[in-house]
Amino acid sequence: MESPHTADRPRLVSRSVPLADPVPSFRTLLDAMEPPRTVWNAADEACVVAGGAAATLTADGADRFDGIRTAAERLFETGDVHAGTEAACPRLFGGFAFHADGADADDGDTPGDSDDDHTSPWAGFPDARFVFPRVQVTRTDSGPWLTVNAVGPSATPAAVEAKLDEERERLLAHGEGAAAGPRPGITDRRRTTTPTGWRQAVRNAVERIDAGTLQKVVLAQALEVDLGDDLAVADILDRLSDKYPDCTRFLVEPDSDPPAAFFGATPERLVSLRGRTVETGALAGTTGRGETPAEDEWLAEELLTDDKNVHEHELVAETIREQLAPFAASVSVGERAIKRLATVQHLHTPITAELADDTHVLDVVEALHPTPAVGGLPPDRALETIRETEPFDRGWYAAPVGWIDAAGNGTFAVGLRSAVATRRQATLFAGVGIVGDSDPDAEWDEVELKFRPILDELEA
Ligand SMILES: C=C(O[C@@H]1C=C(C(=O)O)C=C[C@H]1O)C(=O)O
Repeated sequence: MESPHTADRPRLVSRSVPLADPVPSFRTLLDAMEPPRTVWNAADEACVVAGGAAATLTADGADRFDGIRTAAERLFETGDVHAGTEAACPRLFGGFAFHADGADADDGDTPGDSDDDHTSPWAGFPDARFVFPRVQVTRTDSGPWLTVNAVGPSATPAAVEAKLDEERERLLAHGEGAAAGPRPGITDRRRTTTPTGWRQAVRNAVERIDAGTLQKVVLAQALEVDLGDDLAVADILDRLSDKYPDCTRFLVEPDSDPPAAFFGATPERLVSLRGRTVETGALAGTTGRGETPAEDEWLAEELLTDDKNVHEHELVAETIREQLAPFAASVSVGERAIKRLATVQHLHTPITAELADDTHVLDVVEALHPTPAVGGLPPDRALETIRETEPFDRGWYAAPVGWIDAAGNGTFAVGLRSAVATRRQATLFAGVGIVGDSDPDAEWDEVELKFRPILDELEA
């Protein structure tokens, strides 16, 4: 039972002030934040760099979406908030495990499974975890804001305002900060899947597709690397932001020992909800980048007209439309086009919807995850194939990561082009959609391309 609260003793206090120049750089801010640190940096949203946890919400299993929604509603119920700007209003940042039975689950006799004493890189990650940051800097178009949050019986406006002054002095004292260091370098690497194992896995999936029990499945690989120097997540995310400006950079740090981080620069948005307006899209179908603009165009044209890729893509677009339909007054599917990134080109179809009723973003997340861009079709058969095939735990890879607010708005990306790391070790993930005419060797090359964004930042 929750103890009752009174109007003069709110459980949640949030205060924000504009931050004057010179504002420290993204890297300097992130380095100055206490753990657990949070980054949310979507191309069309204010960039959030935050530290500490005024509150942490966790949930488990198939009810993890509902569990977080209920806990969030309870947390936000009694807010004493002076935000000054929409972007600085209280938000919870976090994400979910890909599979319903979670990051730490024993997945049984998976062929080629690593030995039992090999600790999972996801050991510190619950099935769902959201943080209400203690200190947050939000860079909006009209300038940066500093927010301090507190929750609990000792959370008073006076204490929060004092902390706000203290944090403003502390952060501004950092100035512009030092330049980024060199990349850590890789001293050893271990692939969870051998080329032979991969060919067999793709062939098995294609057999199921030919037999008619499966339409599409996304199979992934993990790449474990040992680092030559300490991981500097702030440097990595800073460089990713220059190289992948259209992607969403994210950082999640659980309360684990040793400290761990899940981070990436993902091109895929699962959903954004503002009021009743949903923005999402289908992202599936991949080719490389050309050496010249003409070759780039040629590759893009090939992708747009390639039957295999268009089929793989259309399964995703159609499924998202169907999954939104029960909530929506209207759904509108845009034109299929090329989304060009530094290392790959994808097929992308924008999808928008107007919901029929007020709906929490986590209800939409639950309905959409996993889309056939990262799971497959039919969903149950695809998830079973993934479990039987992949010799590692997906953890939070390819799962929803994002934020929610008190009104039930939020944005979630799909945690791709990502890695989970400790100080000297990282595990990278990349997957590909398998359909009837998939060629194992071409799919292997596509996995390699999808490792690049993170691998490039780790190699010396
Ligand atoms: C699964 C990944 O990417 C997904 C799969 C794609 C594909 O199969 O073409 C393209 C984009 C993403 O939806 C990944 O990056 O790991």
